[in-house]
Amino acid sequence: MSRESLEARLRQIGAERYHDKHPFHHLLHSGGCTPDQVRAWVINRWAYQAAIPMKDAAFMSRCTDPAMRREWRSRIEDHDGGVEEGGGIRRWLKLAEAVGLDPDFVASGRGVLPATQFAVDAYIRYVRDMPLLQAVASSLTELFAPKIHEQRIEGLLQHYDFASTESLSYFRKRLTEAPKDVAFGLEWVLTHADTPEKEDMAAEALIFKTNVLWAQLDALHSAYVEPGRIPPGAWHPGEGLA
Ligand SMILES: O=C(O)c1cc(C(=O)O)c2c(n1)C(=O)C(=O)c1cc(C(=O)O)[nH]c1-2
Repeated sequence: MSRESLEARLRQIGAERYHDKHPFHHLLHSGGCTPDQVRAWVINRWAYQAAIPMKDAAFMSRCTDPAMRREWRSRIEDHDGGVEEGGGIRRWLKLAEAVGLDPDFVASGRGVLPATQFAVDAYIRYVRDMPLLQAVASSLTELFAPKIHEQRIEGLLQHYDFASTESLSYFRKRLTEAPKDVAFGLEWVLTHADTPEKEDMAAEALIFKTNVLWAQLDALHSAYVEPGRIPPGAWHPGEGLA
């Protein structure tokens, strides 16, 4: 398979399986979420945010090539930032505040849905344990993220009072961060997936990752939209407010 056809195969996986197809995504972006459903999303998505730099650190711990580590380390810096200015994690907590949550409550990780925690933990383990090709390929959902971030900025600004340039700064910043990361990751995968078996491995990794994202929105939808069955220990409306 040529590089072009492998890239097309990976993009097709996104077209069919990325979480922009999930009903919760449409509900959120079209203004259909109640304030508590938005809060539930912010609390649960925190678990993903918190896991990303940990999985990138797990990835880097496996890289023997300093050039690869040099490329990868900006991902951790993007999320953790410096002491003064912070990074994506701090910007996420701005969003938490804007929707009326106590940022310390959100940062504590309390109330996260069990399925969400399982999914993000699985992502960290996958990147730590699987062949490097699959660890890199699993990050390629970011090929599809800028589109969803643009839709989110536009949809939230249009429909919700809490949305502002400041509260949505997380997503705006990702519009420039993600393409830089994914350009490197895609090039690396297209170069290193040089046998049919490795092409299949890359595709499987991307499917695994779309499942990590999909499972999180399924859990959210089931707990807070339909049928509204909140698992034991998960966040209940009214908790963790500022
Ligand atoms: O809002 C989203 O839908 C979304 C999706 C993804 C993704 O595709 O995994 C990421 C992000 N956001 C994101 O903000 C982010 O920093 C990020 C890092 C990664 C990764 O796998 O390394 N994915 C994503």
